[in-house]
Amino acid sequence: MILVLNSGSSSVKYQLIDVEGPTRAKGAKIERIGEPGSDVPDHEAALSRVAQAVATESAAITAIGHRVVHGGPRFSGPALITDDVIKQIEEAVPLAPLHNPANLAGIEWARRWRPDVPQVAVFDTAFHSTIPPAARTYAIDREVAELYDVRRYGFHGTSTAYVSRVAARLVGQPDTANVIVLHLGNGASASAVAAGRCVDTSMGMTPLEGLVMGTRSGDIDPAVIFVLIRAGMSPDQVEAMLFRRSGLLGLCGDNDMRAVIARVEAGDQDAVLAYNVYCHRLRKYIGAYCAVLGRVDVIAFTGGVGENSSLVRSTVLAGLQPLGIRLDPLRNVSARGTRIISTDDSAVSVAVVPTDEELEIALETSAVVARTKPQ
Ligand SMILES: Nc1ncnc2c1ncn2[C@@H]1O[C@H](COP(=O)(O)OP(=O)(O)O)[C@@H](O)[C@H]1O
Ligand SMILES: CC(=O)OP(=O)(O)O
Ligand SMILES: [Mg+2]
Repeated sequence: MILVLNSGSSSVKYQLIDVEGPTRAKGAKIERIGEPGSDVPDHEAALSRVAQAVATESAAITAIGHRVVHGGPRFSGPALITDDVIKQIEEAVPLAPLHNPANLAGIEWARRWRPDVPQVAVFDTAFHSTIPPAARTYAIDREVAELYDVRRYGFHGTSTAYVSRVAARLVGQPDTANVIVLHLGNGASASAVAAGRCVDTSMGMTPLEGLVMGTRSGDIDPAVIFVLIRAGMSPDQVEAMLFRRSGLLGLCGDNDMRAVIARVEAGDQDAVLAYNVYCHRLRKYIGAYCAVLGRVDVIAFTGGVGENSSLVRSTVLAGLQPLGIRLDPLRNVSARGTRIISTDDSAVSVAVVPTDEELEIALETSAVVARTKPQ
């Protein structure tokens, strides 16, 4: 049995998965870590709860798989965790300040808790390692870029790999489908996947670029940063603003899309602007990735917003009939689970695919352990 740990900035998710089935023995999400009024003060406390929850199955755990958001320049696949791997993850902390410290807390805790079992890091960046130079290169001074490994890495790769595979199967083209994956959760990203290989993604060197997110700005003119620094803000203040107090939260004071939509429905103008900026950006990336892929077979929505908000899906795809995209209004609101929500005559299928990062991490973990076992 594999224990999967997704130790995030404000939550710890865990699942105990038997990859043979695959079956799930148990799992939960421990939320609001460190928030005012929460009874989970820190990651240590959340992780002790995981240990308690899996106490009866503890002896059956053969490996622990960890979600790690930024792998830095070296990893194009999952890695058995060693001191050196931990060092690489630490070096990438400045590039994923909301995520890597929490991921490391989970790894360090698990190594103390079960030093006897192998631990595997599954990187969000890995699936994007196939993105070609034209899409991953920033048009800046090459020497500077090489010296500091400045390039597009991309994130949500574990989710995007899983969702693009399921969507390709769903439209009957498991090996050949061109897929646009829209992962819309707390973080949000769009990716273009051609026949199983990622060819472009909206997040960049850090998980700040691209779409509007719960608390992150997504794309802005980089010169805005210098204007703010010259106006008296420190680099740390600007960074904290862009990562933690921007996006939906910065525009209307709420980062939870459910709250934003409730306010939109009540006619709140700040929420309307936040919602419109979010949807406009998303629509723009869909158009861009139609152009990047040339032919699109399926657009797949996933993540908390993508899976649950029929309103966001219909707003974003409205008016895209000229691109061959026709949403079926009834299918969009009615069904649950993995499903097609476009009309039968839509040239491009539209799908909802609930993501399963934990299953993907369990499968990768078990493959790494099998590979590294002494023969
Ligand atoms: N029914 C819904 N309508 C709109 N947004 C939703 C709905 N359910 C969940 N969400 C949004 O999903 C987001 C969380 O996404 P999720 O993928 O679960 O997060 P995480 O990134 O922590 O895995 C929140 O912003 C929440 O508002
Ligand atoms: C990389 C990233 O943004 O992850 P999350 O959506 O979990 O914050
Ligand atoms: Mg997520």
